[in-house]
Amino acid sequence: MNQSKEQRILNFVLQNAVRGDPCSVMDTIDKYCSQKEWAMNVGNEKGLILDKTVEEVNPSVALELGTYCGYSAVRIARLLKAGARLLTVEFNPEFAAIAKQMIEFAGVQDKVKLLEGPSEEIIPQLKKKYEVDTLDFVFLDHWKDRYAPDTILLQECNLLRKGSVLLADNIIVPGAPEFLKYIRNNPRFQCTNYPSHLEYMKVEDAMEKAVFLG
Ligand SMILES: Cc1ncnc2c1ncn2[C@@H]1O[C@H](/C=C/CNC(=O)c2cc(-c3ccc(F)cc3)cc(O)c2O)[C@@H](O)[C@H]1O
Ligand SMILES: [Mg+2]
Repeated sequence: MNQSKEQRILNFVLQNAVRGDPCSVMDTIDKYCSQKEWAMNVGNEKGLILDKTVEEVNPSVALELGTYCGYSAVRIARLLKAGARLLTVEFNPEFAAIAKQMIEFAGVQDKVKLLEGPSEEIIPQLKKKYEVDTLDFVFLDHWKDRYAPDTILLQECNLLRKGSVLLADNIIVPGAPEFLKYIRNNPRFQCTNYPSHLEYMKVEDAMEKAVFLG
């Protein structure tokens, strides 16, 4: 059975990146996906916006929706202070298995907990099963039509506090129109748009930051 693209990305990292070095893992994935096979990692340009937001928030508890191969999980986890943790949600078992290996190879496994399952099932379990009080930072990068319902679900589950920061990828392409409409018209969120480009392409894209006002 021939390999998946995601398996080829992981193999390229295992053979070319430096074990225990998150930046080397990120650079190696970016190299493969810009030169050999495009893949939907947030990439280095939007990745820098993600970095700046994570550094600004300096979260103790962060949530990522849509792990995929683990690129942004490694990217976020490398910036977390001692004792801080990233919970990342992925419902495709093949991607979850690849991401787990990616995270371990990068050496950030002690900061990352990969939760396998659909976000709509995992989010309501965060408080009791995963001992979360509130979330300091949420990175949305899963199916685009899930951004709005999951943002509502996070509020219903009392997981946001005054100052919690959401950062959403792909505001232009593939786009998340329902989310944008919801979040920009909601007085409980302060929104900021960050124009950028689609990973590995000259196509315009953007990220949206939304601060929960409580
Ligand atoms: C409810 C639920 N629960 C748990 N895991 C969930 C979940 N919904 C999805 N997932 C998981 O998350 C990832 C999915 C990411 C979706 N991302 C994109 O579709 C995406 C697409 C592009 C793109 C741009 C231009 C093109 F021409 C083609 C594609 C760029 C991107 O950056 C994207 O993020 C994937 O690993 C999926 O299994
Ligand atoms: Mg994306």
